[in-house]
Amino acid sequence: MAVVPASLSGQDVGSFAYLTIKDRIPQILTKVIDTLHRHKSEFFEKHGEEGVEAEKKAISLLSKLRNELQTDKPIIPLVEKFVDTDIWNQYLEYQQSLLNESDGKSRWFYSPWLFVECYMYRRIHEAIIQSPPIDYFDVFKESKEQNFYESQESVIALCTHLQQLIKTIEDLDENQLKDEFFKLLQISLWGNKCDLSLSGGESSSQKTDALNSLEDLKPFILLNDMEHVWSLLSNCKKTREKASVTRVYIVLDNSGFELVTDLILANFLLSSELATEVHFYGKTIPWFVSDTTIHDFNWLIEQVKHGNHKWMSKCGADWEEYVKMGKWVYHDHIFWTLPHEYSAMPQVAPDLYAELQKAHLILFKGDLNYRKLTGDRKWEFSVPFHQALNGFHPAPLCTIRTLKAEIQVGLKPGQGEQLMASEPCWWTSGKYGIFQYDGPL
Ligand SMILES: O=P(O)(O)OC[C@H]1O[C@](O)(CO)[C@@H](O)[C@@H]1O
Ligand SMILES: [Mn+2]
Repeated sequence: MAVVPASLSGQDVGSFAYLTIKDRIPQILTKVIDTLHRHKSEFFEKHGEEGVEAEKKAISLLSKLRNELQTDKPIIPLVEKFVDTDIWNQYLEYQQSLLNESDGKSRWFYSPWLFVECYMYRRIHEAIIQSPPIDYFDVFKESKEQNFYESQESVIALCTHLQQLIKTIEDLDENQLKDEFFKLLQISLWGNKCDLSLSGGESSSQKTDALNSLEDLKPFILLNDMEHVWSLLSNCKKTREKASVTRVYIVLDNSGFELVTDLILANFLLSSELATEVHFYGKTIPWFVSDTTIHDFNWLIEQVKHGNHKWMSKCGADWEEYVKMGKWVYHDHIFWTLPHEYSAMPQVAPDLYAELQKAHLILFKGDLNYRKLTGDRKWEFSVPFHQALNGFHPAPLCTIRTLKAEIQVGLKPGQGEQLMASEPCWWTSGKYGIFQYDGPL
């Protein structure tokens, strides 16, 4: 088994992991409790007294969770029956088995950050499913929808750009097509800045026209493997037999504006024939505040279809058609909301790993995916990405990520150290981004 460095954790006082566990996660929990308070009358209208009792129960469970976290209590097993309860509790036992006697129990400021942060979101879900009849409620729905509503101008600009592009796409030569592809990849990258867990749930919608800021943002792309992605897909297109397929998988991140940028990119992949199918992987339960669930995916396409702008509604209608025709396929799998590093997927979710092996290219959006790809460990900056993947190679893959955690590999010698010296928050502010590819060159 390959030697891997220690995990990021709250043991490192002052680290981004520590500050997230100490400050941001309690803030997110408080916002969830406030959201439940604000829906009290809705719960009463829908469910009567039972709904109010349920709201009270969920709030008390969440307040208990917040107290456990703030007083660094031991991590306790899940108790409510759900499809992944046993897998979670096995994982808790595994984490406990890594500790020796003197370490005591797994706890918030001691265990791996990736584990405790995922556990926190899974405990929020447990509190809700323990509180029927409001056990259907998505505590993050409002903020995901608000992010979409506040980004309307940018959404209209992107839909207009795409529809104009599609009109002329047949006349573009290779280089022009590549340039357009690179523009939409960058739009999808910077769409990842709009994530609510970094902002602690505060609004982070896209207010400016993303297209016009690409040139200014280029210096903030630290690692750029877009050429590898282009050559892989353009070769697939050139060598593809008449009836065969090119499957691009997108492991989604945030709903709202970021999801629009991903669907615009997916639309272009079909229109340019760089892909013949796009498969999307979202989250089965509400996750990391803004991550996409199937409800968010369907809701957003519906909203775009009924948008009050002709090119926006044209996009929405096309997207609905792609889903109906099976050219776009949305998949749910419980693995994406487990705490495991992706290198464990072949053992934990062999069915999913086998599915990913069918892809010609997998795009992983966002920071949490990058942390799970690299195991959220303290790798040296210049360690090759292939090594940090620690055996996770289902298919050629590329991460599209803005940096929001103290982990980055594959940098040039001295590049990380230089950024550290000039801008200490370079790897946590979301200001810098990467396209990092692993696969045949
Ligand atoms: O939505 P993204 O890009 O995965 O970002 C989520 C990231 O935001 C944070 O919540 C910020 O602390 C990280 O814990 C997490 O990796
Ligand atoms: Mn996210």
